[in-house]
Amino acid sequence: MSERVDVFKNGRAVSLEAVLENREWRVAKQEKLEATFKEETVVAVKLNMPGAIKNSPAIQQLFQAGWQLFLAELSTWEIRHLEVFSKRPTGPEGFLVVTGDLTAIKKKAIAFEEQFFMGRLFDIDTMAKTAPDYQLSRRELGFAPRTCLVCDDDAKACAKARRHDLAAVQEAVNRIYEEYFVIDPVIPAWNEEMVKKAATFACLAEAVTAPKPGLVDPLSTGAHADMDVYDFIDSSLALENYFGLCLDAGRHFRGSQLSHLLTAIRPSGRRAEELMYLATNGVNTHKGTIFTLGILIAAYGYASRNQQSPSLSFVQSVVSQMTSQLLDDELAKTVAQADSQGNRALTAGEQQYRDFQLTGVRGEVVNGLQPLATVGLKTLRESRGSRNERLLNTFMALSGSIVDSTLVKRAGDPKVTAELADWVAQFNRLGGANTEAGMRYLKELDQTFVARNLSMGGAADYLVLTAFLGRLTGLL
Ligand SMILES: CC(C)(COP(=O)(O)OP(=O)(O)OC[C@H]1O[C@@H](n2cnc3c(N)ncnc32)[C@H](O[C@H]2O[C@H](COP(=O)(O)OP(=O)(O)OP(=O)(O)O)[C@@H](O)[C@H]2O)[C@@H]1O)[C@@H](O)C(=O)NCCC(=O)NCCS
Ligand SMILES: Nc1ncnc2[nH]cnc12
Repeated sequence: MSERVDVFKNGRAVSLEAVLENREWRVAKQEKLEATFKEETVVAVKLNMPGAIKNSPAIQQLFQAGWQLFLAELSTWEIRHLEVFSKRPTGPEGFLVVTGDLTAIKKKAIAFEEQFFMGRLFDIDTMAKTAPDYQLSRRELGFAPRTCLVCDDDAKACAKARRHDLAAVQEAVNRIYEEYFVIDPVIPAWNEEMVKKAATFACLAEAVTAPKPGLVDPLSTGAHADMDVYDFIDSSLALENYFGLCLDAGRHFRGSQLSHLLTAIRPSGRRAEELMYLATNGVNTHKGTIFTLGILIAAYGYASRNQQSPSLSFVQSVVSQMTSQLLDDELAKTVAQADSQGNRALTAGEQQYRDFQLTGVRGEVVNGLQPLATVGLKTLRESRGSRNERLLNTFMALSGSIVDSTLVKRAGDPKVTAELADWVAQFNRLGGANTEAGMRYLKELDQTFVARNLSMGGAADYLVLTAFLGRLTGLL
């Protein structure tokens, strides 16, 4: 049984005076915004956190997840002004000024509080000095009163009667966090624009994360003489449209056999490979990414059709069903045919299947990209520090949990995977990317990788997939 999450861990208790002073600060801020933007709607977003601890790394994560989603919900309106204070001891807060009708925005805010998985922890106030319906209540807008986190009765009644002790209410918060981020992450149903942006962000975030041993980043081109970080920028931008096509294929798929969804996206995948080569002047930057991220996006599209927010395990099962025929029906047959007819050179993945029974990237998708949940998102969520440090820790954890066909190809021997496990263990012993020693070690490893012409293209791709889901769930 894994360790229970305590959202309040590493948080600092604040006094009642501090909370009251913060309320005055908030009111002053709101009034100033209302006075500056007289014709607009001011929106104030904060969390309902029971007890004296109002902020912590986990509380910031859950605020960020909701804040991003709420911003996307408002995308039909013009946002004139935005301020976020995620580190206030009294809890993260954000303010927006939106050009739009107060009632419509208020309804959107209430719908968000009702529908977003962690929406019950959010408290969104909307105000517009000049609007006639300034004081409209939830009930007048057709919504039920807010419910208690513990028993689902009217929250105000429970609070007034002090029906539950603090430990029970904090436990309810922990449970909501765990259900959203930990047990089986929930992925909101984002629109196409956001998904495309998240995918492109993920490709770029992987490319700029540094130092990654053997790989291309802004500090080094690693063991890749034929490309640099700008090729990755060009390549990432060239793929944006493809990501949208994969999502669309998933969202509109009506067949009963999910392997047909893979068939449906394959022509777009081949075209995306061509576009990648055009963008990079013939260099393979993202062939693996095109394959795995394309499949993941199509599976997510399918799982989130009808505006449902799927769990990660459901998306993974779709990935697995889409690709179930790739090993026995495709890889085994292709290798056997190529061997008997000798009419084409085998790819690295095919050779490794023939010589070492390694299933490479195909095996990863057939198994539903398992390390995403067990290693990628887990490490990203648990890691602290800058985004670069968190992504480096995630990258190293991922590299130690897969058999990377690029690494095996470059080493010419699958035993390199055991060597890599030792390097990852040493990195962890040094405290990972959050310590100077850990960062120094990554640079030393880069030199070893360059000297031996090693590269971890598969782990880089897993980092892209993790960053993509991290973006969709609010971890990045
Ligand atoms: C099914 C295909 C992926 C074809 O694959 P292939 O038989 O070549 O399969 P693999 O070798 O198994 O893997 C291909 C790429 O997948 C990445 N990868 C490797 N291991 C894993 C893993 N365990 N988990 C996830 N991903 C993995 C890796 O891609 C990255 O590395 C590439 C850079 O490598 P590098 O050595 O620098 O470059 P090369 O050009 O190969 O060699 P050099 O000249 O430099 O030495 C880069 O692509 C990264 O993304 C593996 O390389 C698939 O391509 C396919 O079927 N394509 C046909 C069209 C299609 O259907 N497209 C997809 C539709 S959805
Ligand atoms: N940063 C990177 N360097 C080299 N190969 C990669 N494949 C995916 N990302 C990569």
